[in-house]
Amino acid sequence: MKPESPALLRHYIGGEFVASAATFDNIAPVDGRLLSRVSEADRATVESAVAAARRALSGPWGKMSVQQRSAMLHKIADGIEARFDEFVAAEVADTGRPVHQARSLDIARAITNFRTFADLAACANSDAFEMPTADGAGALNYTVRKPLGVVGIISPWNLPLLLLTWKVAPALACGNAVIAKPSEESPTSATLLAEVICQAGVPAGVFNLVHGRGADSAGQFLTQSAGIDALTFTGESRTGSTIMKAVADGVKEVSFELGGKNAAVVFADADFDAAVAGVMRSSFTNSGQVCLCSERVYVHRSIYDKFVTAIKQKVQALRIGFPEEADVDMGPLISHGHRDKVLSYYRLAVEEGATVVAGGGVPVFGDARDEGAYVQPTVWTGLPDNARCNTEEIFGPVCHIAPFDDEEEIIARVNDSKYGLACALWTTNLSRAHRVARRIHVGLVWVNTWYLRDLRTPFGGVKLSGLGREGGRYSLDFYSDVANICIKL
Ligand SMILES: NC(=O)C1=CN([C@@H]2O[C@H](COP(=O)(O)OP(=O)(O)OC[C@H]3O[C@@H](n4cnc5c(N)ncnc54)[C@H](O)[C@@H]3O)[C@@H](O)[C@H]2O)C=CC1
Ligand SMILES: O=C(O)/C=C/C=C(\O)C(=O)O
Repeated sequence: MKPESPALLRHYIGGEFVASAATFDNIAPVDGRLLSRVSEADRATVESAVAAARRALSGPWGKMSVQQRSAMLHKIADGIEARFDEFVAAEVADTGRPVHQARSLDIARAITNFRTFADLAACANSDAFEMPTADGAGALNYTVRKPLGVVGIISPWNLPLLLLTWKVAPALACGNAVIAKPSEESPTSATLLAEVICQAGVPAGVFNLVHGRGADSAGQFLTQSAGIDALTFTGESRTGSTIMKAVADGVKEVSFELGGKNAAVVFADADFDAAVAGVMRSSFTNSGQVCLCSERVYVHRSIYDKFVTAIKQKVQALRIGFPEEADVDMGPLISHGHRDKVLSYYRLAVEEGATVVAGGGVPVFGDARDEGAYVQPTVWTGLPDNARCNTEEIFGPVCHIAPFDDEEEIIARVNDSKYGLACALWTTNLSRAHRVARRIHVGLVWVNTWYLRDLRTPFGGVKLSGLGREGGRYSLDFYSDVANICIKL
């Protein structure tokens, strides 16, 4: 029997699905099979999307009230809900993650992103400032929010729909028109989103989707377009720096969520079992492919040996498998290319003198998964803090565990990083939690938990981990131009 041709994923521009002559392959990380061919946008295609977005701003979209836009965002959320299983299947096929994770985290959060920003935008207030004047009559200042205009959105593959909608939802809520460029590694859920947005009745050109790679492809063309007003990006720090240079001449607004080399710190007074469970989550969730994951774990010397033993046992018990297995803990990495990078660190760690406590290689299954991009979850000890494996973002299921002796020492060691995204502290001492949390130089500190998200809170990093904050009103601020109106009374 002739095999069915793989699907062709198309761009969505000006309300139409359009294909390009050039395509690239979308490969399943579970077993290396071809999932689809994906249209690759050239510069002209990207410019046509930018032009469609510009036109949309002066069409019906530009005249809608925030309440009408908010209702439209809820319709998009309804549309994702109605096709929930298709979205789950798309995310699972592109990334190989466990189905239970795609259901409870990725797709559920995409829906929440739309509903949250629909409600926040509809309830947003403006500021007013009364001021005295020499004549005694005074003046009144008040602020108004306007859309930024045309916003370029470039998103990564690690939480594809979650991170794309984290930007699309507030951008639309604030009245902008967008061009979204999802990662070439995970194009499918974004294409489904375009279908849902089309069916929800969002006017043509308000949401545009272009597929392609980064350098010398759709990503770079989007950043170089004179027609965009702002660019928001999640991905690697080096890419953020390249994008910043690309938009510098036009002095475009940017918002960057970049990499991390995050620490987890377990104090002697921590609830031991909760800390072990928490570090297992923070180091191995999504095969370590979350910018918030802890790759550096510091444990107080008095409980260090016991902690390493407990983590070793838990890591060796992790179930690596097919996404559909109900009890699977970990899927593959996103691609063979990314696996090569992670495995290069597995080798480097040994060269740098690490003790491999668990993992360190590639699992052998004896089935189709051997063609996939799996690695073993891995734990190291014995490296100095300045080893490359302790300073560079690996983005895999791996952590290094080191002992520490006192509070001042550990604050200094955690802060000694070119990154500054997130940190998890494990302690039952409330004073210590407050004292240490505010001295860690990162954008996000969790105490006795990890990756607990309230979407109203500011999200982002310092140093190489990013620029600006998104979340709640911080997103509304980024995706709006705030103008002040001063009236002399
Ligand atoms: N959230 C995070 O912190 C993430 C970090 N990474 C890290 O980055 C490494 C490389 O993974 P990639 O997928 O290549 O990340 P990346 O940062 O290069 O890609 C993310 C997005 O940026 C686009 N892009 C890449 N180069 C571009 C350019 N010059 N101009 C405009 N857009 C561009 C890509 O097409 C993709 O949509 C990973 O090994 C991982 O360590 C990857 C994904 C997310
Ligand atoms: O917003 C979230 O819940 C998750 C954010 C994760 C990233 O930004 C990342 O992994 O890049």
